[in-house]
Amino acid sequence: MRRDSETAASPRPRPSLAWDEGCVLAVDQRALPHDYRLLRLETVDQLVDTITSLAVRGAPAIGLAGALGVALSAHRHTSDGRTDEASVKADAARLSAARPTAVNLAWAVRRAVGRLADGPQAVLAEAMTMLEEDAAVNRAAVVRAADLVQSLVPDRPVRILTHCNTGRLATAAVGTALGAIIELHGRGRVAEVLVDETRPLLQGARLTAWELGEAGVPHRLCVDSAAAAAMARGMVDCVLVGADRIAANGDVANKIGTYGLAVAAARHGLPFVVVAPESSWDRELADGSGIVVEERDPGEVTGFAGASVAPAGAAVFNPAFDVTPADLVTAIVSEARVFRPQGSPGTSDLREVPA
Ligand SMILES: CSC[C@H]1O[C@H](OP(=O)(O)O)[C@H](O)[C@@H]1O
Repeated sequence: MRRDSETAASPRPRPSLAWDEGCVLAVDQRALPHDYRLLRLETVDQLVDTITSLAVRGAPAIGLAGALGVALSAHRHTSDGRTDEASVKADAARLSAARPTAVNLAWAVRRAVGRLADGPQAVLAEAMTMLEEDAAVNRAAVVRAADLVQSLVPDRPVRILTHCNTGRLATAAVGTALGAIIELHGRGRVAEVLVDETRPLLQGARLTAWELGEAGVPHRLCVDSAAAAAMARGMVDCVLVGADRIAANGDVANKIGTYGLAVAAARHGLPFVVVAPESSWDRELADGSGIVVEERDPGEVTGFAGASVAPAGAAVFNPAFDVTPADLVTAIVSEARVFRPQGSPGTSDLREVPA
């Protein structure tokens, strides 16, 4: 695995993932914001590690990485025009199992494997189609979400609170909730973004603050536990977040801490809006009780960047996600629609956004 470094001081907007001469190129999100580093991934093992270590992260991005991983495997297991499909399917199973919560990973891997019979080039073509679709779909969702937020706060620029990272790094190129924030900024409709640092891996502090700085969007970083106080002080007009998996009734799995934001938003009568493509819905799940929540390494909580912050051997509870019940969600916005769960807050005065 080769790393090509650039300084974060001269980052150039680039897709978070690409295929290059039989390898997968990926921005190493662990190195940001201080080092803009491209990983050149040559094996499925490297790709699995990249997903499990969150070098590549974000529900849509890990799905695309999984699909490119299947293409990598199909090329590696093809010789003299014959593909060892059993070996590719074994690799696909490892890619799918790399992280359990985001629906995108298993779905994208399945879709890439579906083209295996037509050979490695067809698998790669399917993965590249998914990359293009992701950009187009999220672009439409971002515009629809910006329209909705503007209809919720029609008279002035909006003060938004967001959690984790849902920008172009987390997708093929456009982002979801953060894409909508950048779209609103382009319309002159953002007063300020409060960015939750998002413990324990600090996707907000490291990635969202970096993306908003690149885009010139006014923002302030806050510790996760300051979010409810900011709402209580009247500093927030709307909460905007992404999703990893959405059950058929609108229950939303997202980064740990999202549920607390929804409770606080409901307490303060603030819109709580989720932005996610239709592919983030899991319609086979009636509600969120069936969503598998990834538990991660205790070391992520007991230390950071090599510095220990807890007593040796301290027991840890480290779920990577939580599930927000639909009745706390004002709206879920995709490329196709604005979904308003039954009984959710603020829906009575939620003006329908033109299709
Ligand atoms: C558009 S990214 C969606 C989602 O994925 C993130 O999780 P992670 O950083 O663990 O991959 C976070 O929950 C985002 O909201």
